[in-house]
Amino acid sequence: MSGGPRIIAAPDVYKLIRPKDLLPVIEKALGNYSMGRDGGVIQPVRTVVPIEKYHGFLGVMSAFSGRDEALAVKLVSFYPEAKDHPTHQAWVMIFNPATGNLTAIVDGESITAIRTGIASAVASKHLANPNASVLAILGSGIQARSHFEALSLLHSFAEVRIWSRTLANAQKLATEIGAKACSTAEEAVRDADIICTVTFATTPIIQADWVKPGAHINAVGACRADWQELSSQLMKTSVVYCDSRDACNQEAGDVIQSGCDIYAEIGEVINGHKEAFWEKTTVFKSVGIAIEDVVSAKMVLDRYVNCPTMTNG
Ligand SMILES: NC(=O)C1=CN([C@@H]2O[C@H](COP(=O)(O)OP(=O)(O)OC[C@H]3O[C@@H](n4cnc5c(N)ncnc54)[C@H](O)[C@@H]3O)[C@@H](O)[C@H]2O)C=CC1
Ligand SMILES: O=C([O-])C1=[NH+]CCC1
Repeated sequence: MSGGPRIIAAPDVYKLIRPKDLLPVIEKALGNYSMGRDGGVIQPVRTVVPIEKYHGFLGVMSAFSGRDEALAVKLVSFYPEAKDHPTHQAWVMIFNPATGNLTAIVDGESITAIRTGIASAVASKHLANPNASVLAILGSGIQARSHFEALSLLHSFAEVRIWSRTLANAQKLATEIGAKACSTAEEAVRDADIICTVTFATTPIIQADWVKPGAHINAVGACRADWQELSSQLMKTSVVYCDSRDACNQEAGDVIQSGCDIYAEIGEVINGHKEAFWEKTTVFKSVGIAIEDVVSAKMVLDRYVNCPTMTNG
């Protein structure tokens, strides 16, 4: 290829990735990751630069998948207090693993939105009651939407509940997706079969005694060692799964502050090496790992180069 890397912006990412197609790809990638050397994934824990002066963070997330022949790095900034721009901004740089050439730069905001919901859907596929009928989403931002879409691939929910700090935001999302807005987190969570926490909360927003025994929780926010979304008691009384032990032991306040044990990486369940206790209360603690971005960006690029209307024939 000549002329430098292709630049693929968000609208094209949304046209090229269908969440349904990404689900088995992310599932396989999480399995490969948890196979250690045999899975062919090289992925250091991300580097996060705190920018205290502006209350923001810059993450550098890189990985290589030998099985996918895919090498990429995502640069992601997250500014929880952002008001006039998105809280997360990201780009994924794809390299040719054989030569080191930079082949494409893909919008990472869209990839982050889609792949995170899909990773939770993969976890829910293994860990939630297959007859789950009530979904509770805490938060009303980008991930709240993407989690609704991703989990709807698995279940036709009889009831979807949204809670957000600002009731009007919960009502807006609820109207958009045909859900019910709740005025307290407890009201949203009680009797729910699947719960997704997708907020920037730094102290627990869910207490253990609100959660129905056997519920499955995707705990997606709280990616700093001193942030929590779930109470320590909830973490300690649930069976805890995660995307990456190394990452969660370093970054996940829900794990670190509670001192809970991580039973398994979700990849170990996918690989059949650890049990899926779906009849017990389970937590999937997700901080987000680079291999998810690598395989998602590869899917975008592969489809882009095979799409005549995008490459002008
Ligand atoms: N595990 C993963 O792979 C990923 C995790 N995330 C995390 O997911 C969370 C949500 O991300 P987005 O939806 O993209 O952000 P967003 O900015 O679109 O939405 C954030 C939501 O959190 C709520 N919120 C903010 N502070 C809060 C507080 N103190 N208590 C309760 N709610 C609060 C906001 O009202 C909003 O509903 C963030 O923590 C983010 O860092 C984001 C991307 C990937
Ligand atoms: O995986 C990811 O991209 C992120 N996790 C938390 C903030 C961004």
